[in-house]
Amino acid sequence: MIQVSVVGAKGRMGSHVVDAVNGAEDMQLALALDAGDDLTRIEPANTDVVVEFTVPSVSLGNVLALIAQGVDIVVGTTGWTDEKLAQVRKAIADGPRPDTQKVFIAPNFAISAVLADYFATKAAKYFESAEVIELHHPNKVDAPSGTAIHTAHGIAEARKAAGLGEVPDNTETDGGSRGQVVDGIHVHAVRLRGLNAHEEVLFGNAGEQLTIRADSFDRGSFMPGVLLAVRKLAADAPAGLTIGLDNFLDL
Ligand SMILES: NC(=O)c1ccc[n+]([C@@H]2O[C@H](COP(=O)([O-])OP(=O)(O)OC[C@H]3O[C@@H](n4cnc5c(N)ncnc54)[C@H](O)[C@@H]3O)[C@@H](O)[C@H]2O)c1
Ligand SMILES: O=C(O)C1=N[C@H](C(=O)O)CCC1
Repeated sequence: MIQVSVVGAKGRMGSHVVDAVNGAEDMQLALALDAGDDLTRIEPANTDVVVEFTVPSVSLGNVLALIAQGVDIVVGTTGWTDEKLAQVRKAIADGPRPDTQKVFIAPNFAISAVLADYFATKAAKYFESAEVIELHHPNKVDAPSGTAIHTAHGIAEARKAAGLGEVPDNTETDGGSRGQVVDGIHVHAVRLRGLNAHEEVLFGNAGEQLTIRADSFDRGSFMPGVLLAVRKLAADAPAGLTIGLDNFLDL
């Protein structure tokens, strides 16, 4: 049995993770903690893998505290920058299990979103123009979504590797309508009651367009990916920091 603790257990995602762990035959829920709870209660004696879904402003602190506790960690919270990721790598190196501890961070656990992201990186070098539109429920605290930032970075990397220049854009007046520019890619965020989590990647050439779209209609769509990550960490995932569920799929 894999002993799993959940941090952010009362949240929209955390409560789904608690239910998913309780429904998994090979897992047992150890601790379900939320804001104000003492994370040092989580330790290797009671927990193999912790799942962390909180808010971007606290997630780094939680992850550093959990690394110090010596447990393996699956993180779904967004808001990760290169600087924050460097702090995680350093904490693992300086922590209690530098050669064996595993930390896994994924901006999106839905298979549709992971594949959309992957297909976008494959398509990127063939198109002159690329833009990302993400659409989410209005309770989301961050914009643009972690997934859209990840997608934009992937497109930008693929464009650079193929020797493509900047996307064409002759805009002279912009009050913000052109979105946030992430690595040279314009990213637009829609917040609308009724939505859950959605992303469209638009690619354009003269006379043609490719649209790649992923829709998560329900938070249950993230759970197979979360459970896959827990199982991989409890088994053969590499030590250190791994980013993205694509690492655990046969792509
Ligand atoms: N990776 C994915 O597939 C995926 C999917 C959906 C959402 N998310 C991300 O997950 C995060 C959580 O989303 P949500 O909709 O569940 O948010 P939410 O606001 O519903 O839940 C956050 C929970 O964290 C708790 N919390 C706050 N501070 C805490 C602390 N210091 N210690 C422990 N718990 C604390 C809150 O009390 C709350 O219960 C967001 O960053 C969101 O973007 C990721
Ligand atoms: O509902 C959210 O919040 C989501 N956050 C992630 C993101 O920012 O990419 C994944 C999709 C849902």
